[in-house]
Amino acid sequence: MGLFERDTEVYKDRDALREDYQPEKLVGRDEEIQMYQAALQPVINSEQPNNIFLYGKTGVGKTAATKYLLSHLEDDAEQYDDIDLNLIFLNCDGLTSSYQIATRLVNELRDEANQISTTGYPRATVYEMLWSDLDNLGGTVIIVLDEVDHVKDDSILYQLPRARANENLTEAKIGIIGISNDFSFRDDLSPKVKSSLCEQEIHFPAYDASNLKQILEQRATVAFHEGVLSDGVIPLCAAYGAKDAGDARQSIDLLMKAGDLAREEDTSTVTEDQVERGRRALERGRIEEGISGLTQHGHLVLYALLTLDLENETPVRSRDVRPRYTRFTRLAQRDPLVPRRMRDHLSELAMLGIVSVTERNEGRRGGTYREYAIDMDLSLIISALDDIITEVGVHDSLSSYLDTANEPQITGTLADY
Ligand SMILES: Nc1ncnc2c1ncn2[C@@H]1O[C@H](COP(=O)(O)OP(=O)(O)OP(=O)(O)O)[C@@H](O)[C@H]1O
Repeated sequence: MGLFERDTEVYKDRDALREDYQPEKLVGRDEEIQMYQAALQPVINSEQPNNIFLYGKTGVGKTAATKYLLSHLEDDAEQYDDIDLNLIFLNCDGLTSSYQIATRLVNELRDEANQISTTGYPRATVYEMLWSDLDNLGGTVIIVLDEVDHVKDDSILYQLPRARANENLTEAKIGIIGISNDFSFRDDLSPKVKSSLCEQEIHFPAYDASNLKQILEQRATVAFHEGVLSDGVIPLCAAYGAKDAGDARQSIDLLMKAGDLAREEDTSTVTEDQVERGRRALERGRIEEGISGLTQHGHLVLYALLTLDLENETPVRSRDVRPRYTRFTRLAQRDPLVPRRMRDHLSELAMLGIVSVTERNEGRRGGTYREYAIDMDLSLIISALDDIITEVGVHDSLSSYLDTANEPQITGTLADY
């Protein structure tokens, strides 16, 4: 027998749980899809398309709805001889300037032999190339700018939607679809950009548990063999998804993790216990990723707060974290940051969901202050801080915690993950 043997006990089609899978229908998004479809209707009428702006938190179906509707639009447009529809899909992650967006668009519109360099041209020249390439293509051009909030200067976001009004384009009719999960981006747009880019705004709200349940049921039918999922599995994945952020991606990932555990453990059904353990494993991955992305001072601040937490000193003010942070910094042979910068690290940890923040009032004389506490499984944080703990040394509070954690019932938990 070979080392690998095909196993199809649990999954019928595991790929249906992957990020790149495009579901045939989107469930629980009727209202948004209806608005979105109406906003795209001018394309089929061979009119100038609307500029559309979609916003909502991560994993709420903005990209999936866009791909779904544009693929229908493309198919349906084929029936009409007077529509020549071209779609350009650009993810702006990694493209931070208007210049980069413009050169990328020019290259999307050109064949291999005529690509331009991504540096070295004056911006106006690249815009000229863009207008002329768009006009050469002609017809209706829909440009999707996904994660548009990565673009830090708004020149292109003003120029593109207004290109025809400004007489830069005479042939092509273009429509921009901007997609963002950053609410402040939309609020911070200058009024002139907002009025052209956000002609039609569509908000995608977070999913609730019943939406997520529908989404997971639809996906599970494609991905798993019938009867493999225990009754509580989908409701549990949906409940966790709704509690976390109403994010469909997270719920689908959790269902896949539970399925993978069933496969690894060679069980014929996926159980709620596998969902629970899968959740911990995913959370661990997220925390490790979050912590490993921090600077060394971020690690030192977290280590200081962790030890205060182990001594039951939390919630604690930043000025009371400082002495320990300073000591740890010296032990790591660094200079401590000024108090404000140290506080910025605490805020960053709060943004990552590792630390909780409580605003407090100073009493009658006014003034508010913040208190911080660890808001995560300690064993996960300890393992993610491994390097800095080795460098600074094991604090007393941590060594007693580790001793206690070695008791059988906790060892079991640690060993599982
Ligand atoms: N209504 C839905 N029905 C079926 N699947 C959905 C639905 N909404 C989202 N999904 C699935 O959830 C995952 C995340 O959705 P999507 O990528 O569209 O989110 P998004 O809002 O664009 O998030 P981000 O802002 O992070 O890009 C995808 O796998 C998508 O297929």
